[in-house]
Amino acid sequence: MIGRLNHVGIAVPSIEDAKATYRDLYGVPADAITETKELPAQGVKFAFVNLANSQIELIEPLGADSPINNFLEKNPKGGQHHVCFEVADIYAARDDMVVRGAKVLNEPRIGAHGTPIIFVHPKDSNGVLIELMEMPKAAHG
Ligand SMILES: CC[C@@H](C(=O)O)C(=O)SCCNC(=O)CCNC(=O)[C@H](O)C(C)(C)COP(=O)(O)OP(=O)(O)OC[C@H]1O[C@@H](n2cnc3c(N)ncnc32)[C@H](O)[C@@H]1OP(=O)(O)O
Ligand SMILES: [Co+2]
Repeated sequence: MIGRLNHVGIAVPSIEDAKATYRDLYGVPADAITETKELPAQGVKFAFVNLANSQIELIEPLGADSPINNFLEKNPKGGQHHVCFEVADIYAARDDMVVRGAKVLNEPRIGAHGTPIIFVHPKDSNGVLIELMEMPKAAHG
């Protein structure tokens, strides 16, 4: 079973502009917004807006093969891109998804939190792209 909501991914044409929205429109303190980093293996730049109970993950394309290029072509001002749930074991979660007939889009690979992630196709989840993220073992006690 999936665990806690970890983050909501928002694809944007400019992370720096999106940071300003959360800071200036929604009053998020500047020190709750992380610096922007690049993750070439995932084809994105990212930054987090840290909230009391979760995170907003801002993602911007990095490179011509970015998996979010098509999404931004269809949604040029940006939009809600994915929802990420925590799991205890990414390989067990991947196998569960396959057994249950879902389309897993990638082999586990390291994501922005430094732990392995997979994505499940939106057609299997009511039109929502789902990210599953393994939590560090210590987080489970
Ligand atoms: C920061 C790193 C990391 C983390 O640690 O958190 C990340 O979050 S990285 C986030 C970006 N990475 C990914 O999204 C990887 C997985 N995604 C994919 O493999 C592809 O994006 C995709 C989901 C397979 C879509 O591929 P694409 O080439 O864009 O295909 P189409 O444009 O043809 O779309 C097919 C179909 O799916 C619908 N779609 C596409 N993206 C989404 C979405 N984000 N949410 C909901 N639906 C989506 C699209 O509209 C098409 O629908 P139909 O037209 O009805 O066929
Ligand atoms: Co994500």
